[in-house]
Amino acid sequence: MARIGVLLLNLGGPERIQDVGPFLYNLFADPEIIRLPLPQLQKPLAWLISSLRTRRSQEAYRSIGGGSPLRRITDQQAKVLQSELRQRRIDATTYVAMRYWHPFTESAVADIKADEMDEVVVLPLYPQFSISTSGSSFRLLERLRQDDPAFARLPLRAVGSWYEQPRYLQAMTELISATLDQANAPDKAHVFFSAHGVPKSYVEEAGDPYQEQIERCARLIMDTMQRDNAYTLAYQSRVGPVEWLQPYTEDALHGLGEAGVKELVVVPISFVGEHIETLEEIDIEYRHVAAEAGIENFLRVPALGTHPTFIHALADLVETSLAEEPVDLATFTQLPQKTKLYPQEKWQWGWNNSSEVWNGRLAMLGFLAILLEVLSGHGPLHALGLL
Ligand SMILES: C=CC1=C(C)c2cc3[nH]c(cc4nc(cc5[nH]c(cc1n2)c(C)c5CCC(=O)O)C(CCC(=O)O)=C4C)c(C)c3C=C
Ligand SMILES: [Fe+2]
Ligand SMILES: [Fe+2]
Repeated sequence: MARIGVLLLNLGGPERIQDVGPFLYNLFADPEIIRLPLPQLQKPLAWLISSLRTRRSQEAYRSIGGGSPLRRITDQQAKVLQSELRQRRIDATTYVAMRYWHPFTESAVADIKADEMDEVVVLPLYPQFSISTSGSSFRLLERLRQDDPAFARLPLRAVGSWYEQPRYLQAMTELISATLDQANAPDKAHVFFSAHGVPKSYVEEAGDPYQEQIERCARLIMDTMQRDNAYTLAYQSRVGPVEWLQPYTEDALHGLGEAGVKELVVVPISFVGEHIETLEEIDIEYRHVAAEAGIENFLRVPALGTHPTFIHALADLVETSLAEEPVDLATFTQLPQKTKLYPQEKWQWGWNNSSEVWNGRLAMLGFLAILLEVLSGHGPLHALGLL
């Protein structure tokens, strides 16, 4: 019987307060998270943004006990999934591969090789595909296969997205229904899907299917649940000054408050485990916003964790994948034709993509020059007495 390594992809989270800075640096150094015109600027900018954000992020992690529970929860999911697969007579071993913190993807791949697995099934723990989540991990795996012939030789199967999987939808409806039943008026409570946001340009310029998948996912869950409650979908966790997918969660909460909604059942829809964005952002920040908006009862649906129906869904996904042919990871990471590539290859005269990119590059260089001058205390602006 073939020995199957099931590689579970997730984002990772800082386990201790002192991990927050290096974790944020790893995240912002990823070009799938911050898409820059000049790749050389990625690391300096990652350093700058992570340094500026660390204190604020640390406060948020302190408020949930000093670190992210994501590793512990993902390890539990891996363990329970492994025993479910073995009960189904599949000789599977599960491995956790985090993108920005321990256990890193590189070390999970090293373990798969050391354990002499015959085949690999890659299963992202994100139901919907985004270039910033599953896409980033697939790209990393693609690079690791390019650099390592032994890993490249292993037949590999991968699940791109699985938000339509019937048992996943069933698990979501079980949890939502149980929470709705705790409401004072279960038939009238408003179901509020809060999805993790991404910058709008990911969808409109880079062709990220994420928004479409999230919208379909929310609709499918409501259809599966067969209850008549009204629902809203909004996007949380915006970072930085650019426009992200709308409506923003805080605006939608205010809108519902104004419309007279009194009971809300909040559903985290992009995550399958509790983490900072459920425990801090939804449970603390958005609960407060909702109260200000006049919403009297704010109930939150727990993340799936090791819910048995959900673990069955994951096992079904592995089984279905094993029945298919091995894949080339590039199938998942190729971006559509309309993608604006960064950096643009060819210079064209006039006001066009190319000039936009060069304007961006020059602005970025100017910004870095000023930053260096502020930090060092020397430079042309000081000489002119302007700084
Ligand atoms: C700046 C851009 C970011 C994009 C784009 C983004 C997309 C995205 N993220 C998740 C899931 C998670 N994000 C987590 C942490 C996290 N994400 C960002 C930024 C972006 N995410 C930051 C700065 C952080 C750190 C926390 C903070 O400072 O706010 C995590 C880990 C949470 C934990 O418990 O540690 C997850 C999981 C999804 C699903 C997604 C796009 C679809
Ligand atoms: Fe995130
Ligand atoms: Fe966040």
